[in-house]
Amino acid sequence: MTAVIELDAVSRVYPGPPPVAALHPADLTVEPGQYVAVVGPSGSGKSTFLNLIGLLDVPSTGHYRLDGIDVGDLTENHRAALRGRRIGFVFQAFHLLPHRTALENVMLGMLYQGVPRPERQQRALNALTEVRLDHRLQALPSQMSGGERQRVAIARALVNEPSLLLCDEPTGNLDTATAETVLELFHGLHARGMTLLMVTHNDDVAGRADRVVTIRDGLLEEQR
Ligand SMILES: Nc1ncnc2c1ncn2[C@@H]1O[C@H](COP(=O)(O)OP(=O)(O)OP(=O)(O)O)[C@@H](O)[C@H]1O
Repeated sequence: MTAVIELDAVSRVYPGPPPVAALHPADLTVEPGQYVAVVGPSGSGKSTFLNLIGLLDVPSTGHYRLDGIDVGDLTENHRAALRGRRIGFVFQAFHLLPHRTALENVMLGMLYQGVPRPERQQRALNALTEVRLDHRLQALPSQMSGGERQRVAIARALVNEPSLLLCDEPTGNLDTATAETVLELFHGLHARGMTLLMVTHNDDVAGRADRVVTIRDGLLEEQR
């Protein structure tokens, strides 16, 4: 089976001056269906790592293969297209458009994929059903709770059926009870085979994952 993520001595040095070695050469393989948490203190390199994995940045050295595709060989446009098709992003701050309904926000997740509108609507509806928000299709973000907003953002991330769901502190803006419902949702996605990589400060959140990887001073290490 082809790994979803394969890092082979991938590093990132910001040129500066002075140069900053934000990620030392790192190896990591994530197989389809795995749930991986990435933890580390502030400034340790988590965003650098997430930007590389999310194809928002390119390694300074080494090779990154996503679904077997060496992203170093791609032009920026091809990288963006690959990102749109294969990676779903979930952020701490939801990033929903305020004047669009839940359904429209999720449909916008497919805007650049060339999907005809009726199919976009059906797929958005399916994704919102998966996050149990099919009764809130016409709600605006301002009319929804934090947990509901994050579930819309998760539906938007799922709508292109990505190979990888990349989450950056997805429960950071939620109270404990609401965070729990969102974590249960991730658990359900994992149970149906989704590959998840989640950056978190929260040990309790990391404890839900199959594997925990730490980053300290740019050094990536597997914990379990
Ligand atoms: N564009 C840049 N140019 C130079 N140095 C940078 C740049 N971006 C980040 N850094 C440095 O690289 C190191 C890693 O930063 P990064 O943002 O990846 O950490 P982080 O773990 O995500 O931190 P936080 O949890 O606070 O968001 C830090 O020393 C930071 O100052």
